[in-house]
Amino acid sequence: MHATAPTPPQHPDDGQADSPAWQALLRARQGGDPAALPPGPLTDLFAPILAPIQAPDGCLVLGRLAQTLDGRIATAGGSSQWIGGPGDLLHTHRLRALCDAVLVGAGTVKHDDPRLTTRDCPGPDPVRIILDTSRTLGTEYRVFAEGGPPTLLVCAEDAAERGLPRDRHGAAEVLRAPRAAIGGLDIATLLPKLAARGLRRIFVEGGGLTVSRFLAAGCLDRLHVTVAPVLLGSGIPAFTLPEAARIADGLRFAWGVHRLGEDVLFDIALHRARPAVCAA
Ligand SMILES: Nc1c(N[C@@H]2O[C@H](COP(=O)(O)O)[C@@H](O)[C@H]2O)[nH]c(=O)[nH]c1=O
Repeated sequence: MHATAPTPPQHPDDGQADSPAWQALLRARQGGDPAALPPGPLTDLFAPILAPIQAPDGCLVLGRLAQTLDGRIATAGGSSQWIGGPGDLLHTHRLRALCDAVLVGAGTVKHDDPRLTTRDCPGPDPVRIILDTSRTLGTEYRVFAEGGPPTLLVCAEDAAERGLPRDRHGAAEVLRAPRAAIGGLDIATLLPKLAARGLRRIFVEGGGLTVSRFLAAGCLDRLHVTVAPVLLGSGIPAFTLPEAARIADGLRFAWGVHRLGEDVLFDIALHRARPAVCAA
């Protein structure tokens, strides 16, 4: 007789959108003591996001991507729904519920016209932040419509107004930040502005360029990368950084591994590390 190997858990919360462990996390988010969370896989995964904020800019920033086994987040044409399975989507909605703000780049709005609200689990909607350096987006996207959660469009100080009001973009408020030398906005300058508005836990949901810019700026505390059992062979890459000459130039880190149904989630403690190839 062979001893039966224990089955690895398929999901930190059995794929249930609601549970006592999830409710305890929501209470901790509302000001409860994160140290009093019940022990368990859901707490292991999410408690670090609710931990006291260490960075002097006042923010805790979590980057996130769902990618194929070959590191693609979308087809070349931008189709990305869905790379991950239902457990991965539930995870995204949980991160929205636990963070003060969800942040995406203009490319994600153009390709997906997302809502960025919390719908797959109980919990509040985050404030939505759209980074659109040159203010190229029109106001027709769903995030800029009346009636949704508060939304900020962040653009460069010198971005042209193109006939729109200087401080409103549809229903969104316009916030301005300096440009970064490497392209995009100066994220290190933006974060204290967000903290000053009470937006301290920032969920950078995508896309690849936006998450990469936060990484290059040394502005990510954690990174959640879902890898789905899919090969695309081409398409939009997850991460884009300056070229590394040697393996030793890559960024190494500690990670925890969680199953999300068929997908695997890597929970990476980056602690604001900056890849050597991005050294200032
Ligand atoms: N492709 C992909 C995700 N993509 C994210 O989901 C957004 C759509 O949000 P909404 O319109 O609010 O449902 C999209 O713009 C992008 O930020 N999320 C995931 O959990 N898994 C996935 O495979």
